[in-house]
Amino acid sequence: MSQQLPTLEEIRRAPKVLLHDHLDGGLRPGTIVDLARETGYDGLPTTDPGALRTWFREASDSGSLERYLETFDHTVGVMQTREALVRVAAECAEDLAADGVVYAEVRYAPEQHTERGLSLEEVIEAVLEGFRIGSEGRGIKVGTLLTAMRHQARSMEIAELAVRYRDVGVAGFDIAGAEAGYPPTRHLDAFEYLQRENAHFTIHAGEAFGLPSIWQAIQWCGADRLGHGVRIIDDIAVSGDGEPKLGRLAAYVRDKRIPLEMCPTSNLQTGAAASIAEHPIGLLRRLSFRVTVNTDNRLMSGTTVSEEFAKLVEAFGYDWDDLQWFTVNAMKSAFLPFDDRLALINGVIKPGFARLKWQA
Ligand SMILES: O=c1[nH]cnc2c1ncn2[C@@H]1O[C@H](CO)[C@@H](O)[C@H]1O
Ligand SMILES: [Zn+2]
Repeated sequence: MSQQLPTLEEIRRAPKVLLHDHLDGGLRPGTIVDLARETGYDGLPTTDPGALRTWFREASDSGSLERYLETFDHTVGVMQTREALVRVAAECAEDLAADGVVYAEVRYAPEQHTERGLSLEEVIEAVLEGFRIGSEGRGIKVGTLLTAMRHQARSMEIAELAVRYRDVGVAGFDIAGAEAGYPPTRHLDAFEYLQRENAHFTIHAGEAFGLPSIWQAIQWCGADRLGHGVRIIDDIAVSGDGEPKLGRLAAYVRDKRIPLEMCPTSNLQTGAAASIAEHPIGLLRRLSFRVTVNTDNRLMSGTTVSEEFAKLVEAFGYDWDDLQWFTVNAMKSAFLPFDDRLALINGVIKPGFARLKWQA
């Protein structure tokens, strides 16, 4: 086996797992333009798909989560009809499959797609239908996570829907949106309900706000996973001799194997990290936290899972074993029954990486 590091082309062929990807953050620019025309949405900054792609990336590069989130007005704006939701979900599955993703959990907030009269149930069913169409015959399985917006007050309603649809494609629940000022405990009743129902959920925490948010998400709300969680680094002191010392919360997260859904490029745009090389993922991987690698928003961040991996390879010199480790971590952390996770790890992921390692 050669010592060559994995290239982007090779990484694209590896079987990958994606746990943190927003449906309304991954539209094709051409589709946004089509849907705006078809549905009469007239707010787009440009109707040229190439220019629109650039606009999203640049507008998201603000250093602030709040401003990053403003760009979603346009994607959410064109996702207000059943046809639009089916198309966006189908294309999402196609695009992920083309990038070599074999299992994905894609999230979105149903409450944001009812402006033109769709009910929450109609929104959920349209997205499920789109994923069914887009996944068929493409070697990918896509589950959805229903997100509640943390500044709104509909989390209980959305949590109930996540439970109602859990056997037909909804894998779990999440909260997203501006983090500062909207702590996870604001939605405690929804999380307690989900725990009583033996349901799974992740919480965006430790992205634009620090340790108190992570602590609440885990110790008050009972989150199974952390969306981002980068600020857990604030509870790790690296002393003069270079030996990291974990505080109690960081130790708890590592000891309990709580998965971190890390999204490096997104974090650079929102100011949660200064560069890939300085991103906390380097230290957290070294300390064997259960780190996973994700896209967050492929459109706003101009990325794919393969490109996130390639950037990490470049910054940290990761090899095939590292990339397989991230992938197995993600599969272990999926909101999927244990035997299904095991089947994908042993039947798809390990053989896929083994082939690439031998070819390299
Ligand atoms: O990185 C993020 N942090 C917090 N909220 C986010 C992030 N990316 C997207 N959304 C929010 O989640 C909603 C549902 O998908 C999006 O509309 C956006 O407002
Ligand atoms: Zn996110």
